[in-house]
Amino acid sequence: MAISRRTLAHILTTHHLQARYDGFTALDDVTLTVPPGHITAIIGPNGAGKTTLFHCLAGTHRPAHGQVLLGTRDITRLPAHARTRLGIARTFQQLAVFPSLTVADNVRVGAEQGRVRDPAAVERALRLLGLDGPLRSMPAADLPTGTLRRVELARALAGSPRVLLLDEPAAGLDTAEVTALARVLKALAADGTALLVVEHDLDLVADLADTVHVMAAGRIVASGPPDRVLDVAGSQETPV
Ligand SMILES: Nc1ncnc2c1ncn2[C@@H]1O[C@H](COP(=O)(O)OP(=O)(O)OP(=O)(O)O)[C@@H](O)[C@H]1O
Repeated sequence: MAISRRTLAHILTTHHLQARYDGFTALDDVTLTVPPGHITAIIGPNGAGKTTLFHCLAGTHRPAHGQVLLGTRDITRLPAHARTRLGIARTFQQLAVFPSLTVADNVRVGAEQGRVRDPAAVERALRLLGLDGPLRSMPAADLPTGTLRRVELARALAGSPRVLLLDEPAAGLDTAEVTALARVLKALAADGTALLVVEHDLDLVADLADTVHVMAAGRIVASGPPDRVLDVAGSQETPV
């Protein structure tokens, strides 16, 4: 398959990343590629370093060693807001919506912080996540978790990101919401977005991911397509 120059410019990679909290090494020698048009999943037990990896990719934790590249550009030392402008958007394990703002205003914040300021992107994101009806005018404070996860995702999408980092997007969702989420994420990948998903729901990972990386104690210990890697993870009884 020929890879276009545009595609190359949007590949997010890490090279030999190491991250520490005081003296403790939370990430060690993590090298990984997040290509456009693919869904890449990270699984692993609590404390494996998944969220720390996200922090290093999003610019909220500075690695002690190694590099983060977007295409050929070294973004290791760029702050989070500058990475957002380059098209790297994230959602959080702990929901981070503004409770007093309406759904639509939360999503508009994402458009203002994002790569391009496209007013149509707000409406597109609201529509894609099923938030364009009466929900759009409701304050976020009163909404259930499943709806708030959609608001967060819509807010990330409103900035037209090239790379989407999703930290446990299915946490707190019911079965129907997980099915709807999977459909949206596959559509985004089909449109060329690069997705990196940390997820504990292994059925969802098996359904979604093109590539799975298993982390343990700060390292990537297995990588490959889900049918191969999830079998290995299961046979080791990895508590994910
Ligand atoms: N701010 C911090 N200060 C000190 N240690 C931290 C800090 N954040 C994380 N750690 C430690 O770093 C290691 C990796 O944590 P991290 O949150 O990245 O793991 P995780 O795989 O995301 O876990 P979980 O699935 O529970 O979210 C853990 O041992 C954790 O205790």
